[in-house]
Amino acid sequence: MTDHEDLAAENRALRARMAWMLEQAERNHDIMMRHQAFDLEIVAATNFPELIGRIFGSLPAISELESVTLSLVDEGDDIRTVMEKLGVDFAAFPQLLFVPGIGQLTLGTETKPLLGAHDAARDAHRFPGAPPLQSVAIVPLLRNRRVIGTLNLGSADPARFTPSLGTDFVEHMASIIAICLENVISNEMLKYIGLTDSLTGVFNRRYLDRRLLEEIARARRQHYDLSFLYIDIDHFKRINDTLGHQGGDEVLREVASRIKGELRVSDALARFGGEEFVVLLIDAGLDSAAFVAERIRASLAEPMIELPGGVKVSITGSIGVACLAGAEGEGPAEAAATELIAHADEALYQAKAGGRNRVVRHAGR
Ligand SMILES: Nc1nc2c(ncn2[C@@H]2O[C@H](COP(=O)(O)OP(=O)(O)OP(=O)(O)O)[C@@H](O)[C@H]2O)c(=O)[nH]1
Repeated sequence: MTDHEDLAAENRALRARMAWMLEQAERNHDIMMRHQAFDLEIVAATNFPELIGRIFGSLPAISELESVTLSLVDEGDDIRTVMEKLGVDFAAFPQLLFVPGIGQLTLGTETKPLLGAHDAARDAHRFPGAPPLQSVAIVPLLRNRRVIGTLNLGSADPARFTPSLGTDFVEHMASIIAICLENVISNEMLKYIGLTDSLTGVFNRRYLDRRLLEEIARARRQHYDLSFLYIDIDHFKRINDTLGHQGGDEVLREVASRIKGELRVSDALARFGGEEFVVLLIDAGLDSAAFVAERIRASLAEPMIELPGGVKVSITGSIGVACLAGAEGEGPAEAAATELIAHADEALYQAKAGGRNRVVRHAGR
């Protein structure tokens, strides 16, 4: 081979190498851009389901992974309970897993990612329903050096995650996810606190007023009935006078729980203040609402309530029932809401006047 031919071969090899490097650089750039877009997408999520939906919706595709799941530490089931109360449908996110404590993450106190071959005994529970996986990365989600969960990445490629691989990239990804998670979870918790009654744990008036407007709009669109129960404990002042305010508070908690026991999950129970509770019954006409009200009345009146310290007390409640028939669809929802509440209040007044411990239906317009 002549010098000239040597040079030409070397040149070709160099060009091929350059082309390959360029291709790699472009690919890396592309991956970086996709991840940057992902970061922006999740940072902009304003609530829990939106964030979770974006993580599971985008991450497997942009990272080219067969499975992405999250394990979240949820001591005392607080996160789950609050999210469920706020209407989050966990069935939509089978990749979201809750564990009762850090111990169940099987990372021990380790705060570094674990990369390597998929180990069915160790990893199966982290990747429910995933296709066969060959390698995994279990990346701790850290907030203020506290492990709040793990980001679990599963690949069908055995070379994708190996113990010798650098972890900067996955750690960066996990840190952004952890910040976003903590942020939306505390926002949702605040939202929950603002919408619930701290004494009884049921919704408060602010929630019910808002929900009522939404439900009226929906009931009008879909032509179904909405009913409203106004419940007031009889002679509650006497209960407070004999048992003290704390005893009265216990009774209120028990009342909330008994009313709740008679309702469907779609119904909304709120404490309107003092010893007044209201219930919004979805898709229930006057007859079914009066039937539910009668069940609530009976449940309040029946067995005695045993308070801490062994004191027993019996109570009764009066209930006013009003209905907004589905076809009634004129005017602003606010006016319809005010009228519905006023009708239930009038019926409650009649129940009190008629001797208490009874259900009275509002006669209609
Ligand atoms: N323990 C406790 N008592 C409360 C709370 N909010 C209001 N109350 C009391 O509830 C009582 C309400 O009394 P009233 O509105 O006069 O009515 P009542 O004694 O229930 O009599 P009727 O409704 O006419 O049967 C008052 O004694 C209030 O102090 C609370 O959060 N905790």
